[in-house]
Amino acid sequence: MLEKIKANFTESVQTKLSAMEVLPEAIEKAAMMMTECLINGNKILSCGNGGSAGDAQHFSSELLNRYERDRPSLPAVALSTDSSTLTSIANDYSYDEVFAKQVRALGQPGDILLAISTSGNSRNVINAMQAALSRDMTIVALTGKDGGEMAGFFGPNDVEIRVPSSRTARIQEVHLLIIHNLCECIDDTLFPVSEDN
Ligand SMILES: O=C(CO)[C@@H](O)[C@H](O)[C@H](O)[C@H](O)COP(=O)(O)O
Ligand SMILES: [Zn+2]
Repeated sequence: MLEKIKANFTESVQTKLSAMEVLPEAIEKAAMMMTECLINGNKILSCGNGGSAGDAQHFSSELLNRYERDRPSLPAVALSTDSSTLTSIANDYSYDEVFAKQVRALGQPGDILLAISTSGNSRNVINAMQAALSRDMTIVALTGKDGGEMAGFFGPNDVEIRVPSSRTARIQEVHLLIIHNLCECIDDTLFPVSEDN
């Protein structure tokens, strides 16, 4: 068991090092998009399933409350949190619609959808992306593996950040690092620390 645990640490570190080679430009572009969205008075919706639902909520809480330093609240909504809405949409329509219906209700032109799926194949996330496009929103997607069905979906204004790994757990570990990078870049641009501090 100890060997397995150590191998998982090694694999996680190596996945992060591989990601560092290929992802910084896409992360920077996504951070700039998000910063501009927030400056314009727009908001960021986020969604995903399982661990990625947790990541969507992790991101929105760091915008709504704080990341590392005190600053004004920023507008973000995780679409995986309202159990009454989620269960009623799944019950009355389909689980595939749980995020898309919320995007159609809440999304405004200029808003961003943060779509998170390690496989790129979650139907409800893909449907949320379609709904976002119908609302003139842009998309930042965190994916992995071969990008799945989501890979064929992006327009020139969207950003896919695809982690170079085929293991869901390792991909999720890098997704969290990406989310923290996005938060830090947004904060540094919107609320730069004065040199006097
Ligand atoms: O957290 C994990 C595995 O680490 C699982 O809960 C995982 O998120 C779920 O199986 C998801 O349904 C996978 O969805 P996706 O990443 O392929 O979109
Ligand atoms: Zn965090």
